[in-house]
Amino acid sequence: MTARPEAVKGGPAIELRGISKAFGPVQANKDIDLIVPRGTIHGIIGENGAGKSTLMSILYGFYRPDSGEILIGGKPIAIQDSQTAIRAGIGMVFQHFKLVQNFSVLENIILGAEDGRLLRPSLSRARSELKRLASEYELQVDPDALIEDLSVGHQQRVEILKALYRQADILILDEPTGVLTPAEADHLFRILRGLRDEGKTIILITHKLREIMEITDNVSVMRRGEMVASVKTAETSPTELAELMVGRKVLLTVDKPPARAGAPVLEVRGLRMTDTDGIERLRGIDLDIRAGEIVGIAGVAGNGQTQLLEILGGYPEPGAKLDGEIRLRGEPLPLTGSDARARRHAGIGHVPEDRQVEGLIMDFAAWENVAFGYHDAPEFGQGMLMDQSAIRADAIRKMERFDVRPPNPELAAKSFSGGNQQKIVVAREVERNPDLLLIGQPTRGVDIGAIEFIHKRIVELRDAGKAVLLVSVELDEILALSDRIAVMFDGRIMGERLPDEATTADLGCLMAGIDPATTSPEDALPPADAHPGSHARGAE
Ligand SMILES: Nc1ncnc2c1ncn2[C@@H]1O[C@H](COP(=O)(O)OP(=O)(O)OP(=O)(O)O)[C@@H](O)[C@H]1O
Repeated sequence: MTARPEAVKGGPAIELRGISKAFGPVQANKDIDLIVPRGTIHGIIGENGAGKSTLMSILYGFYRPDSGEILIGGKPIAIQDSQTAIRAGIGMVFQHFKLVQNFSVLENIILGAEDGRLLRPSLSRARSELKRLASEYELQVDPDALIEDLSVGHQQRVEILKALYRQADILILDEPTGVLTPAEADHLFRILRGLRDEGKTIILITHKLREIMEITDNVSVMRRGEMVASVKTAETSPTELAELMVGRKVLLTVDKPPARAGAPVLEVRGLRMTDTDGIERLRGIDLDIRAGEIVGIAGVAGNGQTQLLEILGGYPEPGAKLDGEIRLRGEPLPLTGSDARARRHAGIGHVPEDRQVEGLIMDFAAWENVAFGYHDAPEFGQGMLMDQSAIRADAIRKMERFDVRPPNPELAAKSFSGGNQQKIVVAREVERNPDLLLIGQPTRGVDIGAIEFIHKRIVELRDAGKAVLLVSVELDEILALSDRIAVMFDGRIMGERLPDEATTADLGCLMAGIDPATTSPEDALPPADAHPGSHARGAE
């Protein structure tokens, strides 16, 4: 049953009628109806694999629906490809940006815009148009900067500018805040509100119910390929939305007993790292993690957390200069060279921050990815005697436990939705009960039901006496899970706090490189337009 929201402002900008789409046996979208009134922000939520990205990809011309009809501004339209969608005034900002890394901002903006709407513009006209848009929408970015030199937040600005340059009236954003700092997310929301107020229509896919409640006018809920409800945001609540999505009650907080920390599992002393560009990414890290505790590293992305996780996981950037000491259960670990496999066998599990680059081999089957790095574990036999069916059975069990959907171990990793890919990596590392779990952005792109499960498993590991190092840009996640919080800024640990005594403001200051303990209250307050992201050393 689909309740349709009344138009909050104006008639429908988008109307989808009976859209269906299958990928082989998987029915990704089933008979979907959706109305998005003009001049509104419309949230789309649903569990991983519910069909949100597929539906938006149909609207943007990436996929053709098997059946159904699309109306834009009340007129039926056959969206054959993205060029048709762009001509119909639709812009899309993907989770993984579609920018050419070694091109400038300006080149990226005009790339592909030379169709009928905007005849090949002169570079100087394009430059002044870009300047106008950037200042009108508070999306300042250097037109001559190369994309590869921009932080993730600024790359996203370029994507939005690109859509505006192409005169988009409808903007679709797929999990736009997953890679942003809290300040960048606030800025983005200000921009989106501004766009809405001037009559543009925005569709926002997100797993964060806080964002839905804060910024949307209406919200539609998808479950297992179907549209199960569309409601006005003001008339619903996070609890109701969570239930609609998952079909059961979901715990929105983490329930955990006090930690009983034991002997140190990981000891890091004076760890320094200089990358191949000569930039010092880690400037002397001292850190202990004991058995039975979760230490959370808070910080704006790009302040050394990635390098710390990579070094501890055994694959530092090739050619980087390392110095310092790392001990696992009192034994020194070699600093140089890549020995990720040896570390896994020594009891270090590692969920890297970027699942697509470091966590998975996208063309390999799910079961191979679940075994990845552990296929030579003693229980699976050795060499010619390697027991493939045991590896497969083990993978299937882990996929079932983490509710990976669809539960088909033969599918390539790339065929799973983003959140399900993440579940595959987390299942692989957590289910081996490592003595030390290194876990980066564990719930990025993951739905609330799966977040609840992943958080529970992390706490169970801790309660079984394991040590956990959690890196997350989500302060809520750090506060909910950590027994101790260390804040990283510019390659250093700025300070440590216990979660009970930490306030968001206090942590925010440390994340911006200000220590409230040594700064007077006025000095400690970041200026109103402070942008912790600007301290970050770029996209990682
Ligand atoms: N190109 C593809 N080939 C095969 N199956 C696909 C493909 N794209 C999506 N699917 C399947 O379609 C279903 C819906 O996926 P979709 O990416 O739309 O979900 P989603 O709601 O966006 O999930 P998430 O929140 O995890 O991003 C999933 O079961 C997915 O495995």
